[in-house]
Amino acid sequence: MKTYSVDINGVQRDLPIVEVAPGVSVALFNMLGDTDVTEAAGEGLAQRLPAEVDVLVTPEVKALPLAHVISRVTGKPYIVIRKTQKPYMVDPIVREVISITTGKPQVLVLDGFDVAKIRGKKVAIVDDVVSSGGTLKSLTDIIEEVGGEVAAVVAVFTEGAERPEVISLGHLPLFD
Ligand SMILES: O=P(O)(O)OC[C@H]1O[C@H](OP(=O)(O)OP(=O)(O)O)[C@H](O)[C@@H]1O
Ligand SMILES: Nc1ncnc2[nH]cnc12
Repeated sequence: MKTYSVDINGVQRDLPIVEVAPGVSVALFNMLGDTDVTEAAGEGLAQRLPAEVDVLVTPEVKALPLAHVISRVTGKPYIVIRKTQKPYMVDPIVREVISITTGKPQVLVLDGFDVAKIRGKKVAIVDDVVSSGGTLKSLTDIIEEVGGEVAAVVAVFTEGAERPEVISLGHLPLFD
């Protein structure tokens, strides 16, 4: 399998290049279960997080351990936006999302219990990769709908298009 070499805040990995849609392949970055990469990425992004940020918001699932590390290092709380609506949620806010890796509609769900933790707050969106921007757009819509302000977007990698507004540790190309 072809791979693409990356350096994540001093940790090297060879990412497998996998096809996610006809004619579109990505260097797949999956931190789940990779403690060294998660710690290195979280430390690096925590150092770059603007001081004004009150709270972190992250989508499940691959970015979740990253948000945990940034929270531990900075002391700022984090909220997880789920991809399944659960019966135990109260007045959930639901938005459709399509990411490059999934290719079909999913949902992003904010539990109503967490609304008060975002309203009136300066929010940093935490993700592992920002690619098409679909996930970022839906997260931003939810945060703004409940009265939060997106003050920063942090991600380990941007992918495809340049995104100067995203605080990242690196950039991934897309592959034919
Ligand atoms: O900029 P975009 O094109 O929206 O892609 C970025 C999103 O895609 C991935 O999530 P994925 O859909 O693979 O979900 P998962 O983390 O639950 O596996 C990644 O974790 C980002 O959240
Ligand atoms: N290269 C990538 N690896 C993992 N998740 C992604 N989401 C979008 N691009 C991705």
